[in-house]
Amino acid sequence: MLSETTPPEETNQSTPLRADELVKTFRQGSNLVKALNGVSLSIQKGEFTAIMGPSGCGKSTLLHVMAGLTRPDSGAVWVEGEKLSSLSDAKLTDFRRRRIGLVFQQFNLVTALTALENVMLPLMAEGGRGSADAQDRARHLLDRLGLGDRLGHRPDAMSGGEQQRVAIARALVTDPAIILADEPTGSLDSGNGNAICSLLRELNQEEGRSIVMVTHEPAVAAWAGRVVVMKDGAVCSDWNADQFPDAQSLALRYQEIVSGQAAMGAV
Ligand SMILES: Nc1ncnc2c1ncn2[C@@H]1O[C@H](COP(=O)(O)OP(=O)(O)OP(=O)(O)O)[C@@H](O)[C@H]1O
Repeated sequence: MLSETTPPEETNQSTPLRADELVKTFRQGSNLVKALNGVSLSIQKGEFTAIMGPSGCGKSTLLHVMAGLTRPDSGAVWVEGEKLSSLSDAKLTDFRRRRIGLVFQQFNLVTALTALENVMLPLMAEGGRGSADAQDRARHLLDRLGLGDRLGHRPDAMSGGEQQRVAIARALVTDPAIILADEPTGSLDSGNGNAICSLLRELNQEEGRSIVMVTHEPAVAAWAGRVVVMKDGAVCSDWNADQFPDAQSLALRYQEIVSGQAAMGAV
């Protein structure tokens, strides 16, 4: 049993994220649905992790709890050694804005703002940074992600793939401890989806970004270095992606696990 105040031994500022024994139950009419049933997960610095599992297994709930968007019934999340449940709502919002980069399936850009303004947003809430500084940083990131010629475009004048790249730039602009992405390719065709996966892998391999990505597609998960499989609100497998020669073998193994044809936890 963990102490209320002391983080687990290996949870410190160099561990981007650690989740311990998360439980989350939702009420649906007269039924209680246990979306998370004791999930523990430790993300090391520079890891690109995919969380995979069938619809309703709790992937999004886990990502939202790890991001501090949803409070768990019990268990705890530490980001860089900071225990999210110890923070007030206001402090948690500020901490999330600075230290956690969020990417969503629907991009969640502000439609009235340009690409540049969307990326600058998280910095504008920060008293210490002048807007010229924020603009330089946002411009540099958009350039880096191949959108140097889209700075003044509003979201509705960009393709889905471009909008997701703007959302990734916005997630990176505060130089967060970790990027949490919920089905980042879910609204894209396969070409744009592959381009986003390739970009995430590049950010991981070239800049050492720590990334957790939820997906229900084995072909998307195969871009990550580590693949965690969930079933019925629990982690049932945790794989190093290198053990699979290709995405098809990963997909096959995944099907065996979720259809119950393999022993739980087996690799
Ligand atoms: N706000 C909510 N209120 C009630 N039930 C919820 C809520 N959010 C999630 N659930 C339930 O919790 C379970 C886990 O949902 P969750 O969205 O985390 O699964 P998922 O694996 O991300 O599914 P999908 O791949 O379909 O998005 C499901 O049974 C879902 O219906």
